[in-house]
Amino acid sequence: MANLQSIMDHAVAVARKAGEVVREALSDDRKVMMKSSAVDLVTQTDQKVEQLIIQSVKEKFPSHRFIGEESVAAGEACVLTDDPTWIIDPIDGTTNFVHAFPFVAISIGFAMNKQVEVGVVYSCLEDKMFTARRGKGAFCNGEPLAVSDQTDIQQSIISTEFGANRDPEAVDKIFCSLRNILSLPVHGVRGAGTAAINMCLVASGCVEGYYEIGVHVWDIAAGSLVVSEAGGVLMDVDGGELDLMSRRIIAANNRSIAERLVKEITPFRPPRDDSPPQKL
Ligand SMILES: O=P([O-])([O-])O[C@@H]1[C@H](O)[C@H](O)[C@@H](O)[C@H](O)[C@H]1O
Ligand SMILES: [Mg+2]
Ligand SMILES: [Mg+2]
Repeated sequence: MANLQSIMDHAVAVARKAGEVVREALSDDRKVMMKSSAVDLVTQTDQKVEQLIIQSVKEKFPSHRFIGEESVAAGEACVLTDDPTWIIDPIDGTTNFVHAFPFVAISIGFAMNKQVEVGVVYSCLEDKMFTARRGKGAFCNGEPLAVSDQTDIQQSIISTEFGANRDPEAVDKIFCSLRNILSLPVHGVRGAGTAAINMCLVASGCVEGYYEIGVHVWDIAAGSLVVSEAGGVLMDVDGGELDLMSRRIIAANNRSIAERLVKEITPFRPPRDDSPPQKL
């Protein structure tokens, strides 16, 4: 049985180390490469940070498995089994990082029996360490977090992202949802440029709801536990149960805001994270 406190301690320590690497790299030349499209970016720092995290975890927990964004991009399988698994986004907000837009996170989730047990999101340019353990609350730099108690969506801030999908049909649906929500009206729509930080903003009580279609399991694994441990709710954009591999999420302060968002979102289904790779 894995000792969850030692896993949490290790995740925090390695996230901090990773944050230093990211901060240092901000002052260097950032060589940008493309992944699935011209707007899906990756840098050598993403790859270096993922290796740093995986190596350090392997030394301490040699039997654990990994799902890492850049390892999956390099061809590793993206499968969540019942085994202890670290789910890693080395830089969440790579586009922000490339432009020095100041919200960049290291996201580390730890799951057993397909359930996230530990979540660590380090917003490394703000130096905010968000942590959560299942059943033990959510914290930022050691201070307890609680979601907003707002139940009226018209008095709310909603955050979302456009993601990297530029398929015209998907873009139309994304704008349709955005138009509906903006016109409710809500107080405002925001987007930090990182799924993990958007979720931590929900957990912190300054954003009532975050939704996105197109995220990946490494974007949301850690943040989802931070939200639920801060008292929030998670669901699929159609109101069903959250499926970490489905690339769709609503994370909200409470059920009434989440269900109101469901009514306004035009859903679509990107290929699942655990779907077999397409043959060319
Ligand atoms: O690629 P990355 O910067 O790790 O992660 C992305 C960011 O979280 C972005 O805000 C969100 O819109 C995308 O869906 C994510 O994939
Ligand atoms: Mg990400
Ligand atoms: Mg990333």
